[in-house]
Amino acid sequence: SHGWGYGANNGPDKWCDNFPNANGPRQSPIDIVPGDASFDGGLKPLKLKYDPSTCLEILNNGHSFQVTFVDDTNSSTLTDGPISGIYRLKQFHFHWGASDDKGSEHTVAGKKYPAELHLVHWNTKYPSFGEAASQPDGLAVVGVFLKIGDENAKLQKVIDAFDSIRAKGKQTSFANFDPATLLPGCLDYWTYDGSLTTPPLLESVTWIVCKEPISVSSAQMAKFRSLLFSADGEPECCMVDNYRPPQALKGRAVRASFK
Ligand SMILES: CN[C@@H]1CN(c2cccc(OC)c2)S(=O)(=O)c2sc(S(N)(=O)=O)cc21
Ligand SMILES: [Zn+2]
Repeated sequence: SHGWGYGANNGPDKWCDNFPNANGPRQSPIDIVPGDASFDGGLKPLKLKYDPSTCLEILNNGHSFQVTFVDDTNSSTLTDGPISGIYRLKQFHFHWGASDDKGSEHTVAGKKYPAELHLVHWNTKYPSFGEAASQPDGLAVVGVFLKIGDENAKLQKVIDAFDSIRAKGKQTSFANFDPATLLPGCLDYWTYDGSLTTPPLLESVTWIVCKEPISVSSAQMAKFRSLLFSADGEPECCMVDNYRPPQALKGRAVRASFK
């Protein structure tokens, strides 16, 4: 089937054929220009409370790999920051490149990072994730850049599961992982109104992009690139360059939580 992907025939430039949101007024990602962001003293510090026992499984969905969480209680939540109310953690996943010079979705004054982590949360004022995903204030995604440096021991726990989820559709149990261990020390952030960066490109995301990156070694990035877009029995296609390029700002304001 000719599902969406990141190839020449089904990639970001073709998504508008089946997903009209692609040309909408609040699409993500964007290029963040620090000089154009306005400091907002009213923005609160991010409050992330994660319970490792809500960690459920890790799976290859054919677009990325994601670690999913039990989200039937307020055990793992995002509050404060630019949002109001309580948002529950649903999953985290990454986007990365075929080489260390690209891979992030958001860019900073044109700078691409080798990868970007997304922690996806949904607004509990709605009855479910699916309901929330179709509302303008339904989702909040925390983005964290990865930069090449020392090996990241916390990330290694996730990488060690890759052999079990190499192909599309593979999943395995993944317990007691604390996603807070993947956050940078400083939680200064930029925030703007945006969308899912993958189809269905729903314009329901409050984006919260951390200024400080976390480290990943080049060897660890190579392990990301050993995952496959393809399922067992299909010609092997390495999972790389699973990022959407920056989209037009269309007059949106980007606010900074820091001076
Ligand atoms: C494949 N898309 C990911 C999985 N999801 C998904 C799957 C099905 C339907 C749907 O919308 C109703 C969303 S998701 O909402 O968890 C997200 S968030 C997100 S990102 N890069 O913007 O942070 C990518 C995906
Ligand atoms: Zn993402």
